[in-house]
Amino acid sequence: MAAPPATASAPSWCLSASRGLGSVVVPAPPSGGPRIGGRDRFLGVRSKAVSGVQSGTVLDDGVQRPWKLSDARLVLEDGSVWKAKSFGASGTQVGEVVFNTSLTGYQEILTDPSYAGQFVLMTNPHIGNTGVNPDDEESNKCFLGGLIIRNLSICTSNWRCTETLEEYLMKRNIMGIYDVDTRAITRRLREDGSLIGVLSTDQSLTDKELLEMAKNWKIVGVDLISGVTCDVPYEWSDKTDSEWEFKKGQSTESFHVVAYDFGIKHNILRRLTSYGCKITVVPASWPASEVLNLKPDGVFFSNGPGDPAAVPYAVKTVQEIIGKVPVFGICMGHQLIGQALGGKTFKMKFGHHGGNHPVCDLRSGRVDISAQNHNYAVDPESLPEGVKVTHINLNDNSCAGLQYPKMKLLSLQYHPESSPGPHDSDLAFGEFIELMKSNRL
Ligand SMILES: NC(=O)CC[C@H](N)C(=O)O
Repeated sequence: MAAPPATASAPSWCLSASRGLGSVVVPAPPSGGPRIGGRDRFLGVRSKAVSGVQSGTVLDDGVQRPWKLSDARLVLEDGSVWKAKSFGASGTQVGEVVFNTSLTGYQEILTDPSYAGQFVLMTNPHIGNTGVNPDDEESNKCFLGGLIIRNLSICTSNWRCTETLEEYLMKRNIMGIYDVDTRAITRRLREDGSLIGVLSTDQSLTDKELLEMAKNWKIVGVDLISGVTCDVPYEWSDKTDSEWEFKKGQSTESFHVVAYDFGIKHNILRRLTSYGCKITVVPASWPASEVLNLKPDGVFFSNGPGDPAAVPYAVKTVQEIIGKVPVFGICMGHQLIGQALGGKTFKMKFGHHGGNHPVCDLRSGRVDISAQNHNYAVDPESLPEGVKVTHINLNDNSCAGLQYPKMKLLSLQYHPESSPGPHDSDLAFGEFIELMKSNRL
């Protein structure tokens, strides 16, 4: 990552001026459902800020309005219809709506493959103000279904910014909606549990048709890992850039780790490398026997999207590996380890998504603020004797980490690599290193 230029070249200030408010004829907005979000006094401010850049909306009656009218709908499976404005791609897309409480880090969230099949609703109302840049990608693609936000920033101001959020989503064919009451939707998800929704800019589809699509779509029991994993093995050797490194001291020993890619984030690979690992990343279906033939110091099971009970092949792989070499699992990796040990996973009411989840390490009493993103959890009651619950999420006491010394195994339900999120839990990578070290003795 480059340092900020000494003479600040003009930041990409107001790059987003041309976003989606162009001179298109907008069909009459659909009727029905809660009328949420279209607070024109805010739009007035927006149109003022971009005045002179675009010519506004020409209505059928010939009246020019320099702001955009509702042109998108979010229809939830509970029958509620939310009018919104579109940015990014247009079309119709089905997904599970989850809310994320991170204040920012939207680019890392957009490129976290664990969000495949989901719409991410950001509870922070102001999104897009830092644009996007080439360094903050957590994978090579956006796998999520779409982005739901309250306000799309009218300006983009950051020295690293190369593109606006809207341009970025447009290029990646990802739908976004704004000017929707994200608080009301979040409360609904918290009260009634996670919901399937349909995002659409297609005015020819009725609310009823969209509702049918939402009701007929399933995410539980679906293997989403196979759609996000890499095709062939590859080596990874990039550390966290020295400018951003917060762990002091060089690792003196080197460890060969094979990392299963169930939807791995780049920052996991960077953190492991910073701790002295050389990594071979393998696809989700890579045979355990071939991994063990490489005689790695340790095996890592990554995060990944969807239902951990829908990927028995991955559970079998984990079963064939645990007990033979030290292992570490994160999120989906943790859930697969739980199942491989004979435990059960279950779907939570609305899951944990955000960079502000307190977890307690029950071994030390230490509390970390962690980055989390999961809808499923391991039922600790279902685990065999000897498996220790090391961490709990302090919001609901759910299982957030496991240890099984007999099998040299560690796992966390959350994301110690954060990105985005606080660095409190980075020490977990050090614990994996110690586990591999002790296995060498
Ligand atoms: N981040 C992840 O690995 C997500 C795990 C799993 N897909 C869940 O939603 O629980």
